[in-house]
Amino acid sequence: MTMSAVPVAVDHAAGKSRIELKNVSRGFGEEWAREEVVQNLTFEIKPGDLTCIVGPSGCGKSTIVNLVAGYDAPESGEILLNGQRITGPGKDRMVVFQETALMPWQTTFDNVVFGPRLRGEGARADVDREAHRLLEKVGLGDFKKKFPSQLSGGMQRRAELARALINKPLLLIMDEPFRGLDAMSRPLMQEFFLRLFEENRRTNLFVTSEIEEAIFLADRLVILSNRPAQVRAIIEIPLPRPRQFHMMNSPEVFEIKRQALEILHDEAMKSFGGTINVGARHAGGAEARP
Ligand SMILES: Nc1ncnc2c1ncn2[C@@H]1O[C@H](COP(=O)(O)OP(=O)(O)OP(=O)(O)O)[C@@H](O)[C@H]1O
Repeated sequence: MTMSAVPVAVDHAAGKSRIELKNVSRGFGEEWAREEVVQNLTFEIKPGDLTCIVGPSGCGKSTIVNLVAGYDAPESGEILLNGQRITGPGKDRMVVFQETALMPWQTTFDNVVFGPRLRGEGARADVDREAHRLLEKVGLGDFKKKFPSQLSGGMQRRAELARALINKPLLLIMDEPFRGLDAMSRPLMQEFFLRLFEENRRTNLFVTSEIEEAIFLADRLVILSNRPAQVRAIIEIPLPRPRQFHMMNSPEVFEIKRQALEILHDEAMKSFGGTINVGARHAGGAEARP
């Protein structure tokens, strides 16, 4: 899968936004059965960075996505976008989920133009032109009139990307977007998405449970604890861009993977009430490709 050489539209929003989570906490349930899910979470997403959140299953990653997207609100603490408190959803933050959110009764093209048309934004011809450009860009130029059910899993994710990008969001939020793709499609999508990101460095919050995917994509990893989610470690990824798969074979990647797996394993074991140190073994046995 190669990315088509469609010109980059001027997008002044890309790469200029900073997100700050300050002592964010969120729990659920009545007092007698209360569950703290996110607790005093503090970290920053720098402008133009791809920040990956990694954490044990069920630790609260999607809860964080909902808070940053504004679908939910913190009980205490605050989330700032370029210094402004986030108080609800907005088209400045677009989310791509693991399940397809494409409307099955609309063509790929109509799905992409849906948001701007609904809001009555821009001249219709301009919106249509941008949708055509984005669909070419994500390699779906020949699939504009197809319905979502006629697209493969990877194509659906690319259509979702186009649907998010037409809004020129300040922040693109991706919640395990490649989960469920087959073993062939997933690395292709990772590479495809990287090229898209590296073109204009739109600030990105990416959630994944795959450590190799996180290292391959990210500028920094935010590693979370077991529930309630707190920051256990922040690891900078020193790999140059554009990223290539062969970079994943370097000793420094091996060391990052070992550190991250050790922390994740420790955290995951807390829910089982024990610890066994297998982080290093996992890192050694992992495939070279994410
Ligand atoms: N609206 C809600 N009401 C009650 N409990 C909730 C709500 N949203 C999330 N939770 C609880 O918060 C916890 C964390 O869920 P969340 O989906 O954020 O974790 P996750 O890390 O994304 O999980 P996974 O790795 O399985 O995708 C779960 O125990 C879930 O039941």
